Amino acid sequence: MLPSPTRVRFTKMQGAGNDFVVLDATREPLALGAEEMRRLGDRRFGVGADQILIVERPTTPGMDFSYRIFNNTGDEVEHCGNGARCFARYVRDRGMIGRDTIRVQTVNNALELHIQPDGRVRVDMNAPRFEHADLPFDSAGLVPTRVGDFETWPLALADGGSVDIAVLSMGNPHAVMRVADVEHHPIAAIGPQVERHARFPRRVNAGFMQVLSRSHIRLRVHERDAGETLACGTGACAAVVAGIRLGWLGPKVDIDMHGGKLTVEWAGGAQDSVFLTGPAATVFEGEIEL
Ligand SMILES: N[C@@H](CCC[C@H](N)C(=O)O)C(=O)O
Repeated sequence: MLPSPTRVRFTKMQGAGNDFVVLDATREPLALGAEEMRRLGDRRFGVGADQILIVERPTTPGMDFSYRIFNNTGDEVEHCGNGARCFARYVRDRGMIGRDTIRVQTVNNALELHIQPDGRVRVDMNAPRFEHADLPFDSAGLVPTRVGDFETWPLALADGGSVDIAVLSMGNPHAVMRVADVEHHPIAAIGPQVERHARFPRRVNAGFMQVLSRSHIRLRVHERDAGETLACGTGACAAVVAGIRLGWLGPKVDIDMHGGKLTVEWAGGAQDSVFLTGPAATVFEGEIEL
């Protein structure tokens, strides 16, 4: 006998065009495998999303919820800034919590999210991490260039080219590059080479930033697994943190991405949290047989 298909209720959401399938596992557990995640994320055979978010009951005291994040390949990941904002709107708009400030645990973080009167969500993304082991990034034998109070690393690419990257973790790994004109930069060619570079054994999200002023950048991100997305929240945080440490940016920066605008604030200390503010909205709801 064939196993009976699983029917799953879902909500499709987006934050600055980075899109998500959100599933509620607070009432009963959801045991979905990687194949089912891929199906949900598939834009032709499923719902279509960059990431799948599963909302669960918390397991840590003081937390309101727990949530897990999967790329549309089915791989579980550590952090998702746009997803965190959608998560906040999801639980608040459904009356799953009666407050505008929400605490949620992820696989390696505890986040505080605040729904503002204008509907946007401000997320305390925690402090960035700079230890190469946190990404991980293997810099053995590379000679860094000191810029500001940070450094960039020369990364030789498979196609014979090379890029200068700043590396940091926002809970998930990021490599950030400064480019002169982000619209015309060959991101489809360079992004995958950086993502899959042997020096990043768990791969990396590759951000391409054009600095317009000390408080304004344009950013495109080739995300690990998902490819280039319309916006990446952790990528926006990583670009601003790198830009501040490299001396190019001030403490509050507006970020233009293809799917919308985000704002990132960071006071610059090693223990200081990064704050991400931006939109989050429901697109539609439905049920799918997996
Ligand atoms: N879109 C996200 C990041 C999702 C995870 C990323 N692709 C990874 O693999 O680390 C965001 O808004 O931060």
